[in-house]
Amino acid sequence: MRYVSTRGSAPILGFEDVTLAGLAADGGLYLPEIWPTLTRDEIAGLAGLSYVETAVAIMAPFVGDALSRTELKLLCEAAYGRFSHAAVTPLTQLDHRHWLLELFHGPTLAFKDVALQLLGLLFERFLSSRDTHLTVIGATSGDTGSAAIDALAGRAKVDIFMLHPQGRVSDVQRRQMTTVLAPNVHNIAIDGSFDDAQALVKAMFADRAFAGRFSLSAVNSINWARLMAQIVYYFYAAVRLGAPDRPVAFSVPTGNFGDVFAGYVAARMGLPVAKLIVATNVNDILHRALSVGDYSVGTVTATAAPSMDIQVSSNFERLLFDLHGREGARLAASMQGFESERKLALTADMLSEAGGIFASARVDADEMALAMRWACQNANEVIDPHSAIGLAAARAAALPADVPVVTLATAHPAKFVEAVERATGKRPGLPARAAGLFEREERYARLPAEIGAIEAYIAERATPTA
Ligand SMILES: Cc1ncc(COP(=O)(O)O)c(C=O)c1O
Ligand SMILES: N[C@@H](CCOP(=O)(O)O)C(=O)O
Repeated sequence: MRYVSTRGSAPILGFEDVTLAGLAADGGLYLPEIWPTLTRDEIAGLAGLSYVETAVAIMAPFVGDALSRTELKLLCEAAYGRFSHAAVTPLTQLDHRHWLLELFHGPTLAFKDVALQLLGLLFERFLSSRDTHLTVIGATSGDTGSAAIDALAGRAKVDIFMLHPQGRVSDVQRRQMTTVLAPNVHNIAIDGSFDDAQALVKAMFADRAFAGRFSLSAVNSINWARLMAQIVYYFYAAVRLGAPDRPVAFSVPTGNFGDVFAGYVAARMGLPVAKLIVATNVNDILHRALSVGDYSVGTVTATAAPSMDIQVSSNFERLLFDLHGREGARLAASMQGFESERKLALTADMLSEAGGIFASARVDADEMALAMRWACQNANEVIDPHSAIGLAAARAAALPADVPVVTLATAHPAKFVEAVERATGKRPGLPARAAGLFEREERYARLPAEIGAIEAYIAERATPTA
């Protein structure tokens, strides 16, 4: 499989290089040159497979000859062996048509573990035959950071520098990052928002001298391998609910547009997806973009679903690439306009093409709390604020009555205990795998959201390229 940049002028890479590169050299994001497809029979054949077997079947075409099927299976067994549920991503029924896809059974209690446990192993495998030391830089609103740190702590040939917005992540999220004291883990709290952190990461990639000096790589969903691993659970859930004979809709709490883009790829691969519902909180740029074509950046509002307090959604560029006819030069011009104007208008044609698969909804604080209470009272399920945003959008969606609707439950409720207690009166406890979190020592640096300060901090601690 060959990978092309959304902006059309970076080198075309294979899977191994694309995994290690993270962001493309032209500032774009890598995508497969063509979407691999599965026939109806191949999709039907996924029924009854374990999660690991499904993962191998779905990811093999993307991995190509970078790994043998046996190697890929071994890595998946190691990655998903750390999950606390035998099904890895189990489905829970809420009522006659609503389901939750529980994605929080990994080590750090959020869906990010599904991809990052595998990505950590892929880095290790690909670096084992190279004389390269990787400097991973990342931005987090809480969950990517903890999952990436868990996946990379103590690994040889990798340092990780993770930027989070000071005071804007939950206590559990912060401690999951800052109490990991492995020497290759470096946490930085910046004075700014997640968008500022993400912009700093992209600026460091764009600083070619810095990027070359330290072999930069990414663990955010700008890294293609992240999304690849997330495609798997759409297939896994849908075949359990009757695909390919019965289409399934998914409601996805969305921030950086990575998780829902993985669902889009599943649909492009042939999975019968009735609709992908893009559920945002009041930071609603994606809802505005998909409903009226207004992709314009507003100010970030802090909410009880902080992991989605995002305005500039990295992966929306991947959808825009398809909506621009996969013409990199055309998209590069649009993205340049977006970067200077902070806005981009989707044409009527683009809106109608996107509307074929996507619906969207903006869910405010009251609607979110109501969805948490509904899940509690009607299905005895305590859900987190992000999953509640997905569920509120799912319950409001206009869909044929016979279509099952799966809400992606993206985090364990104990990660956001105050918000859950406020809405439901219940105080979920941390599962055993997170025991002792509040007794451990924390370590992190606090820096201004300025590229000079961040680069200087990293340069003092990272290993330069030989
Ligand atoms: C718990 C949780 N739910 C939903 C999201 C949104 O996912 P995405 O950024 O892939 O849209 C995130 C992070 O972004 C998250 O941490
Ligand atoms: N919610 C995310 C934001 C970063 O998203 P990513 O999927 O691009 O890594 C987080 O928890 O950090």
